[in-house]
Amino acid sequence: MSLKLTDPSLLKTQAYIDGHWTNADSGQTYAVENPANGTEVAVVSFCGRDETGRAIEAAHCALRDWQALTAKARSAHLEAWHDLMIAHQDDLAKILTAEQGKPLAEAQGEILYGASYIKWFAEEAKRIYGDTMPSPSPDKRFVTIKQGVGVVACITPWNFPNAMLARKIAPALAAGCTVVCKPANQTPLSAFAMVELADRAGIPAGVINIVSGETVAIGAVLTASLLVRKLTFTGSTAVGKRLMSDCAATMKRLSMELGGNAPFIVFDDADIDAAVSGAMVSKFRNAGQTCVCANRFLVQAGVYDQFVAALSAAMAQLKMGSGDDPSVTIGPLIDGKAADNVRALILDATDHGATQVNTGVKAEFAPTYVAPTLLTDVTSKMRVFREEIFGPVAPIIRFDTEAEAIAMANDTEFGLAAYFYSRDIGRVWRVGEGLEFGMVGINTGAMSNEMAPFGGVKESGQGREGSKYGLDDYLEIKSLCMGGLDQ
Ligand SMILES: NC(=O)C1=CN([C@@H]2O[C@H](COP(=O)(O)OP(=O)(O)OC[C@H]3O[C@@H](n4cnc5c(N)ncnc54)[C@H](O)[C@@H]3O)[C@@H](O)[C@H]2O)C=CC1
Ligand SMILES: O=C(O)[C@H](O)CS(=O)(=O)O
Repeated sequence: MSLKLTDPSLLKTQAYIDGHWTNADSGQTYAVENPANGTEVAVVSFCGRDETGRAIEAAHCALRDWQALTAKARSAHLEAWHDLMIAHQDDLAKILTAEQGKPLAEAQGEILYGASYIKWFAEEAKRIYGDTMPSPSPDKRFVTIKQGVGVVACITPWNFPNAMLARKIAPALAAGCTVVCKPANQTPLSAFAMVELADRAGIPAGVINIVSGETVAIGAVLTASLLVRKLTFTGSTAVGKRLMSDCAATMKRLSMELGGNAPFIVFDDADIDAAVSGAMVSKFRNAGQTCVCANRFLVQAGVYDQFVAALSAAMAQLKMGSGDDPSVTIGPLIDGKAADNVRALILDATDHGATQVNTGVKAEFAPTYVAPTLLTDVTSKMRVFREEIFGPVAPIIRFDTEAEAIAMANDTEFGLAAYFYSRDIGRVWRVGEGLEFGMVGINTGAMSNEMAPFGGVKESGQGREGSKYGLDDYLEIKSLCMGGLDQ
């Protein structure tokens, strides 16, 4: 089934290097499939080392002129790009759902979320301030200026192919950097469409470049290049560690948004209805394929049965199916391998004593679908307690005391997002300060937005995206010392 777009020219399938859409040197291509039904959405150029090298050269050549623009001029380019993203949001959402699978309403939300980062950094571009400072010697004066780090490599995942790329390109360009992007091979079309709109917004050739195809080879060229001064990566912790290691030889600046294992704690004093609503948003957004999804539900004994019953009833309302059906609220996982991984996690839990309370709807479009599943009697010995599920599975663990809940929540190498529900102000502060995570949702299951810093601690990564801190990762502070004032 071909995509019905208002503007079919947004469906780009090639690399974009130095302002030109181009096939792979080898002529090789690969197919992008719709995870809802396995049909082919498009055939895309399969690029490798040589194309990546040219993209880096193009970004390097474009850097001086882009840096020389005033902040106001760079801001205007980002504003124009934002406006085109908004004008074409329906087509962008259709492309996203076709290649990633999420329900259309979620895809539309992602397009607006991605555009909000472009808008935010169009504004922040004009607020990159330096300092003047008291001089320790009468013949000298000191000031600082901030300048873009240079050419930035941006590698993004398949689960939010629009928003994750916008969250990297926007601050990079605002800071005066140029970029070479590599989207996930499962979802390149959303990225290509965004870059087409950037081209239409008048962002000069070479400022944004994008290649997809031979993943490891492309990564190797990006990490080894001396011209690439920074790598920003969103994806799994395993790949993040490898990229971090590969970047060490050229001492690159790094931003890492990696995996998570979010606890969702429900205390006896919680508003249970609110907790269930928050649980549904946090757990089942994108069919559970987000790095900030609730991964472990820790429920205090006094409300355990009430919460399980209410969550089970809410899950039964989910309608599973193809994302382009407006009545559908939960779509497929990205591919059959991902679905098999989730099914294996469920089996491990039940093999070790967990009870599968809610088998959800029987999906008729196997192999990429996993029915929303509730597991009770879960313990820390099971894989679902320790591993990022990345699917619509809600493991419930009972606890007795606040101290036990905090200890269990922190018992993970990850530290991205955490959530808890309580109406006791003293507990809110104790638990908020005691959780070892970069972001904590209190009485809410949704906290991601462009104005708050997004990022993790421990093995969930380093750096922050969005917010007033989001530009820091793309800037170098230069100290200027003016001497000879006594002559
Ligand atoms: N912290 C955050 O904001 C986010 C974290 N994630 C994490 O990402 C994972 C799921 O996304 P995936 O795309 O499957 O992750 P992944 O780590 O397999 O892939 C992410 C990106 O890295 C690329 N990649 C993989 N190996 C590479 C290599 N050797 N060199 C260069 N590029 C390479 C992939 O092609 C893709 O573009 C989950 O663990 C999830 O938690 C995903 C989204 C957001
Ligand atoms: O890729 C992800 O999982 C996103 O970072 C989650 S969010 O920013 O959409 O909350």
